[in-house]
Order: sequence, then C-alpha cells, then structure tokens
Amino acid sequence: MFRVSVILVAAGSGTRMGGVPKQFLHLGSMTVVEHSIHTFAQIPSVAEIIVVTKEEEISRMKSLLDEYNEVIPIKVTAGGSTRQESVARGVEACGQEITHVAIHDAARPLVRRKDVEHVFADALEYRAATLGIVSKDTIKVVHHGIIDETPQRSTLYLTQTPQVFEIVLYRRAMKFAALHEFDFTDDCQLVEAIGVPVHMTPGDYRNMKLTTPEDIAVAQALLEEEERKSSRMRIGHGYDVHRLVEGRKLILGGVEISHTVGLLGHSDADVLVHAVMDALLGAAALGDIGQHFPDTDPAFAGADSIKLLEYVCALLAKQGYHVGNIDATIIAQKPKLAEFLPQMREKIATACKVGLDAVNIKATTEEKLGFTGEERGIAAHAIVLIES
Ligand SMILES: Nc1ccn([C@@H]2O[C@H](COP(=O)(O)OP(=O)(O)OP(=O)(O)O)[C@@H](O)[C@H]2O)c(=O)n1
Ligand SMILES: C[C@](O)(CO)[C@H](O)COP(=O)(O)O
Repeated sequence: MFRVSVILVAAGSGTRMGGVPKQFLHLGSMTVVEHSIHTFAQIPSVAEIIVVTKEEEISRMKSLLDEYNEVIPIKVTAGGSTRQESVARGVEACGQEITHVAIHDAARPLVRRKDVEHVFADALEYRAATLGIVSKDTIKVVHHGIIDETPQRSTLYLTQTPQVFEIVLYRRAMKFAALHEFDFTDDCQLVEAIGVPVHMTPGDYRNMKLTTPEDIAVAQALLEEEERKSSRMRIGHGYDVHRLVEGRKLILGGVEISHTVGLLGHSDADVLVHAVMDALLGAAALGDIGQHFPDTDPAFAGADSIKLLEYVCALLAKQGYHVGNIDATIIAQKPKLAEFLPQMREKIATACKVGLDAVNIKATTEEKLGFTGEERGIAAHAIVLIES
C-alpha cells in the first residue's frame, strides 16, 4: 500500500521577498499555496495534505482552503522558527495509515503532476527520493572571496521539492537530527545523515522556488505559457428548421414576436436557439439537442429554449469549456426581424454568460425562393467557437 501525506511548508517569513508571506500572493487565478493543493489533490495516492503555516495565519489559511476539503482532507498546523522545525510539526500531524511523507515548499507553486508522480514512484522503489535538476552553470566553492574548488558540473544537481520518504525512515532521521542539533536546509540531508541513500529524480526547471521579487514575473510568464499550451479551441455548426403554422407563438432568440403565424414544435420551437445549442454541443462533441431533449419526452413540451441553452452551457462548463463567440443567421421571409435582433442577442449572451460582443445575430430572406421564401418555415444557422 502507498498512502502519502503531503506536507506543504508555508510558515516562512519571505524575508528575501521583502517580508511578504509568499503563500498568499496571487499567481494567475489563485494564490501560491492553492497551486500546489490543486496539483497534489489530483494524485490518487495522496491521502491528506498538511499545510504548515505561521500560528497567526492559521485561521486565514483555513478559510482560504476550506472548499478543498471536499476534494482532499486538509489539515492546517503551526510551523516553527526554521524550515526543519516546520517540517517536523507537519510530520507530527500525519495520519496513522500513512506510508510515506512528501515534503513540498509552498513556495514552489509550478510543480507538475507528472514530476510528482515520477518522484513518488522512485520513493516507493528506493525508500527516499527527491526532485532535482542538473546545474546549468559551473558552480564554484568560494572561501573569503577566492575560489577553493570547482566540482565537476555533471555531478551537481539543484535540489527541488517534493522530497519523499518512507515515514518510518523520516521519523528515524528526524530523531537523529534532533539528537545532534542539526539544522539542515533540505529534508534529504536528514536522511543522508543516517546513511540511507536518497534517489535523485530528474525534475523540471519550471519547478522554481519563489524566493526574491523577480521570481514572481518569471513564474507568471511560465504559468501563462503553460495555460496557453493547454488551452483548447473548438468550433461547431448548428442548423435547424421549423414549420410556420397558425395558432402558435413566434419565438426567436427568446423574444416573442407578434406575427400572424408561429413556429410548430415540441418545445417553444425557437429555431435560432436550437441552432445555437446544436452548434455548442457539436463543438464539444456532445451530440445534438435531439439526444439531450428528445421530442418524445413530455418534460420538454412547450419548453423555454433559452432555459435549455443555459443547461447546454452548464454541460460545456462541466467539460471545462466556455463560449468564445457565436455567429448566427435566421432565414425568414417575414416578419422583418431587424428591430428584434438586439434583444435576441442580449437573451442569448445572458444565457451563455458572455458579453454582448461575443454574440452576433443576423437575419436574411431567401428572396421568396424555397420553403423560407414561400413563408412555409423559418431556418437558422449558427457557428460557434468554444474555449477551455
Ligand atoms: N520556518 C520556516 C521557514 C520556511 N518555511 C517554508 O519553507 C519553504 C522554503 O523556504 P523559503 O523559500 O526560504 O521561504 P522563507 O523562509 O519564507 O523565505 P526567506 O528565507 O526569504 O525568509 C517555504 O515554502 C517556506 O514557507 C517554513 O515552513 N517554515
Ligand atoms: C528544500 C529546498 O527547496 C531545496 O532546494 C531549499 O533548500 C529550501 O531552502 P530555503 O532557504 O528554505 O528556501
């Protein structure tokens, strides 16, 4: 069994950042500490996350992270005056059934899931493992301003986190360090001190530690690049036709239009909204409105199509998509629709939770040709772009 407790150390003072508590800084759409929570919470072997923070920041941290408890158990505990002490407090808070601890700097918000999974696998195999990267620069050992030694660069790694250990092993190393009053800058050193080999897992240069103010701009740029790479754009097309008959309302784009005839259908027969929904479903590869709202289902008899559009947008949101833009055309000989187009645009934009500039509605006739020209029906086409 492999059950990991992630100890997220966030009790530092941020001295080199100018005294700013780095864990609460905003990076992209969330705070620094939340980035790591998001990444670790996706990994099935993570049983809990223990956030170690300053005593006086416990309640702020708890309220910030409260909602994540629905996804993963989160404990918040007080840190110490050194990093090593903070880690020790986190280890004390670990649950009974835990087999491994993964110690991670909250100040490393850009760690990637695949690297975490890699170091977890190595810790399972070797008992102790850390992420690290080969030094790009030649490193010198300097004493009193004079180079003493130049270690061979290929052997030099910059250590990152998470650093992952069997919990029994790490507890033993903690006792040894306490006995000898060691104060180390990383967690591997405790295990190295008891003579147990620690495996080096190749990491990624992007897993940087936010330490000084210029690191924020670099992290921001890396995050934006990551988001750009993972963003998806898809297009979809929708087409619908309804017959015009006497005794029915004419509803287009959620707007009721006074006319001698109206559109026939199981729902309110809003042909424009139907074309838009089909385009959205098509873009997300979610089928068509016939599958989602069958015309044999009494639940949809007389349904308000704008409400159905809201439902379709919610379905897309579940898949991580939002509407980029919509362009639609109504094909009708009569009535004249120009004056109603702004209202239709507004209704559709509201249902899709987008700005007005994301929706364009046009109307055209077919010069009295065909079924629309002969006023036997109204058709609509829609093209949409969705984004994630
Ligand atoms: N007593 C401490 C010191 C550090 N840390 C944590 O250890 C990580 C790495 O430390 P560092 O980047 O040095 O953070 P600070 O100690 O805040 O920075 P500084 O040294 O500039 O004060 C950070 O996530 C920090 O919050 C901690 O939990 N408890
Ligand atoms: C653990 C660490 O991130 C490995 O590089 C680093 O040693 C932490 O050092 P800090 O001085 O607490 O930032």
